[in-house]
Amino acid sequence: MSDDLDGFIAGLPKAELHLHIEGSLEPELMFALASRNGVEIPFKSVEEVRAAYEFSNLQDFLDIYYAGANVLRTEEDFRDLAVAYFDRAAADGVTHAEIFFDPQTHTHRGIPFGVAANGLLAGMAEAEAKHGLTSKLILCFLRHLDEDDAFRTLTQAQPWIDRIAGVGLDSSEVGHPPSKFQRVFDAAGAMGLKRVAHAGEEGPPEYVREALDLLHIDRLDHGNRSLEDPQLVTRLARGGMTLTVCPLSNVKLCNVASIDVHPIDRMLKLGLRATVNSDDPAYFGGYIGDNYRAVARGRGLGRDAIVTLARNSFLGSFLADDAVAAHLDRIDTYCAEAR
Ligand SMILES: Nc1ncnc2[nH]cnc12
Ligand SMILES: [Zn+2]
Repeated sequence: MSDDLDGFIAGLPKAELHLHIEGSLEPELMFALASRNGVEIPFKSVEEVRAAYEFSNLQDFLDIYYAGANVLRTEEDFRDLAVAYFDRAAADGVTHAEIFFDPQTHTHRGIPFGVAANGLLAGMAEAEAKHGLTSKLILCFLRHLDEDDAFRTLTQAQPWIDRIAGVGLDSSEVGHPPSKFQRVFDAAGAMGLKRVAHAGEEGPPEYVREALDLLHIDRLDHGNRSLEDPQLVTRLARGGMTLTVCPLSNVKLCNVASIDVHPIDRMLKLGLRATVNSDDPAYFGGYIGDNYRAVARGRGLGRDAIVTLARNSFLGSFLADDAVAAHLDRIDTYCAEAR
């Protein structure tokens, strides 16, 4: 029995669908890996790193995020990174996660694709054995790089393709519309991969339309600026498109003025299948539980809305139908016992 919403949120089974594993690199692990690998970092202390995490837009953040990833060198580093994330996620009631990684961030520094992929897959297997937490891996293309580079990355991924659930599109949005990646997304689709894309985080509603019409996305990452276009909202709602919304990220990157005015409840009222996720928890001040608690408090959400968000996370996952049903049953059981 739990009357307090924080406790209810912590125990509620949930999926995380928008998590950049490189964005879960906590300063403590950054220092440990820097020392293990003999890599210099431009900070003297963990406190100094955290103090640098003040961003006025996406690019401010990305510059620091790509620099931080430089300490990741070996399979063991990627495994440790993943295990640390899954331990935090499991403590937050996450029972399934679909995580992004940015292979080009590593291959461009001479770290082979397989070092990142093998390390992350090892961490994923460990999380399942340790916590019963299942996961899938999504390869993101960096949209500030060109189409050829994305194609090269898809080629490098071939030996691991049966262990990769889908492709995504991230990094600097404005000026790099989805249309730039239409052909590589077509190729990924032909390989049977799922397709997701960041769109409408900073970019206009038109980018969301392109992601739908040209990239044929199965899920929309962020999507906030869709709200500026009522016809687009209707289309997304009628099509049952899942939006992976990241409330603390939106505030930290100044896309939403404060958590008190976050549109998560408006999205639900408009019939959008919105979910709550952490994006880059080490940089944005919170993991998935913190995001749920922030919107619960900031927007006055009650248990019903919280449960809808958790149900949406499984409905929007790439799990098979029977696995989705099993997760939803677990939510029902949890709610009945918490009443
Ligand atoms: N919020 C975000 N938007 C775009 N690219 C990202 N890479 C990591 N986090 C991101
Ligand atoms: Zn993201």
